Parts: sequence; structure tokens; C-alpha cells
Amino acid sequence: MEHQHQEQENNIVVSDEVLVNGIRTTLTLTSDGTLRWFDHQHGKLSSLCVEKQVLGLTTLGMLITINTVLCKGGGCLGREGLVRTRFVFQALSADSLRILSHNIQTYIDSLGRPKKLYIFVNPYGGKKSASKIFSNDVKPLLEDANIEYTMQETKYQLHAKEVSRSLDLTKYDGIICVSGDGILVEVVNGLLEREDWATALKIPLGAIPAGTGNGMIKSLLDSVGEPCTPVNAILAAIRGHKRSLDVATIWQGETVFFSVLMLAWGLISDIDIESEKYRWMGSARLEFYVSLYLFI
Ligand SMILES: Nc1ncnc2c1ncn2[C@@H]1O[C@H](COP(=O)(O)OP(=O)(O)OP(=O)(O)O)[C@@H](O)[C@H]1O
Repeated sequence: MEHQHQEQENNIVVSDEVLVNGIRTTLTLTSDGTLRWFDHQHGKLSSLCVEKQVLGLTTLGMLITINTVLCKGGGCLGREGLVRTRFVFQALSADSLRILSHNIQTYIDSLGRPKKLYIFVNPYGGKKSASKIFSNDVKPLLEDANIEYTMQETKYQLHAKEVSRSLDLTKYDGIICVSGDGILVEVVNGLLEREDWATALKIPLGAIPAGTGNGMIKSLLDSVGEPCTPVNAILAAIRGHKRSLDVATIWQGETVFFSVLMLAWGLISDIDIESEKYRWMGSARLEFYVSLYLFI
């Protein structure tokens, strides 16, 4: 028992008394990334897994606010829907506030999360809902995570490629595309056309589903058992979850293309390209063009 107690003490990163709803309790961060305190109001020990549930913290006066996303049904994973929840702790002195917030922030910083992102939003893709997805789902979570960003709406075809070709990548920890696969592919092609392409290609890319197919983000989230939603996609980016992908190079005469998702020719690519003129139909344009192709 004595030994167990000692071991627990060794794992404490920081621990101090705070007020929660005016009642004194002890807030503790342990080296496994768990924040614990006793919730007197509900008569139970509360805990947060920093890696999975905490987005960021802010301080105001003597208050430390921890911004989190929690599953409605409890636990860290789950499909029932995530809710943004804030936990407020009142420090008892300026020193305590500084030490607690510094240690919690240092732990968050050690998780390798991005601090500044460049974000493309394609208002033209899919159901034309990218701007709404950005404002409703992406922006609030980035703010909770204290991630700075530069947002650029794409104004025309190949705009994202053009920007990616000359973007100062030293200013960003990643590029996010609130779009379908088209913008992501433009970004990859823009990066690969740079003189510093070998370094440029190391910048993490993220996708938030706001297009028609969203094949890339769908397969990435599916491979970790997560549903393909804008919230899950931005959470993966905020948490700094990464995975390497192969890039295929295709030469067609003098022209070079780079592909990260799929390579198609013949009927499949005809459908993809030619159905563009029926984009107003949404995803039904693909089936519509197949019917046209087969019967006319
Ligand atoms: N402002 C704009 N006006 C017209 N076209 C645009 C504009 N911005 C981007 N585009 C073009 O929109 C096309 C489709 O983009 P995106 O991939 O985001 O959506 P999608 O085709 O509906 O989805 P998916 O590729 O997943 O099927 C891209 O080829 C891009 O160049």
C-alpha cells in the first residue's frame, strides 16, 4: 500500500488545490497524461485523458479553463456524438495558476500537435457546404485547441495548386483541405512542382470531408474505425495523427501528374471528367452521366 502510494506520487507531474464551483479540491496531472480531481457537486472522482479528450487550455484572471471534446455516452471513443465541454478551475494563488497551467500546457505541447495551419476551403465542392462546415465544425475546435490558422477560400480551379506551389511552408505545421479529394490532389501536385519538393512533401496534409466522394479521408478514418465526419477529421488533425502515403507519378507525354488516391482511365475517368458539367446535381451527376454514356 505504502509502495503503491509512493509510485503514484512519483507519477505526479503537478498537483495543487483549486476551486471547482467554489468547492476546494485537488487538481492533479500524472505523467500518463491524466487530469484528475474530485467533483464534490456530483460526489465522484473525475478524470480527463489529455491526449484523447483535451483540446487546449486558456487562463483568465485566476481561472484555468480546459477545453475538451467528450463522447455523449462517456469514454474516449464512440460514435454517439462528441460534445465540446469546458471545465473551469479557480487557482488559489497567482503562483499556483502559473505552475498548473504551465505544466498542463507543456504536456499538451509534448504531444506533437500542430500550432499553425493553412486551410483551403472549397465553397464549390460537393453540396457547396464547405464554408458552413468550416464555420460550424472546424473553426470552433481549432479555437478550443489554440491553433492559429490562415484560411483561404479557393476562387477558381487549380487555385489551391497555385498557392501550394509558392506557399511559405516554414510558417505552417500542416495544410488542411475542407473539400473533396480534388483540392487535396491539387495541393499534392502544387507541392511536388516546387523546387524544394522533397522537403515540401513532408508537410502534413489533412482533409475535412466537404466534397462529393471524400475518398481519402473516408479511407483514413475508416482504417482507425472512426466515422467519416468533419468533426472526426479535424480532431485527427488537431491531435497530430499522421500516416505516410505513397505518391504515384504519371507521365503523359511532357505532362507529369502525381496521384495519392487512385488512378483511373477509360470509362471511370470519362465519368469523372465529363460529369463535371452536371455538378449542380450533386453526387447524382455520376450516376446520371453513366446513364447518358450507356444509353445515348
Ligand atoms: N471557386 C471555385 N469555382 C469553381 N471551381 C472550383 C472553385 N474552387 C475549387 N474549384 C474546383 O472544384 C473541384 C472539385 O473540388 P472538390 O474535390 O473539393 O469537390 P468534389 O469534386 O465535389 O469532391 P470529390 O473530389 O471528393 O469527389 C476541383 O477540381 C477544384 O479545382
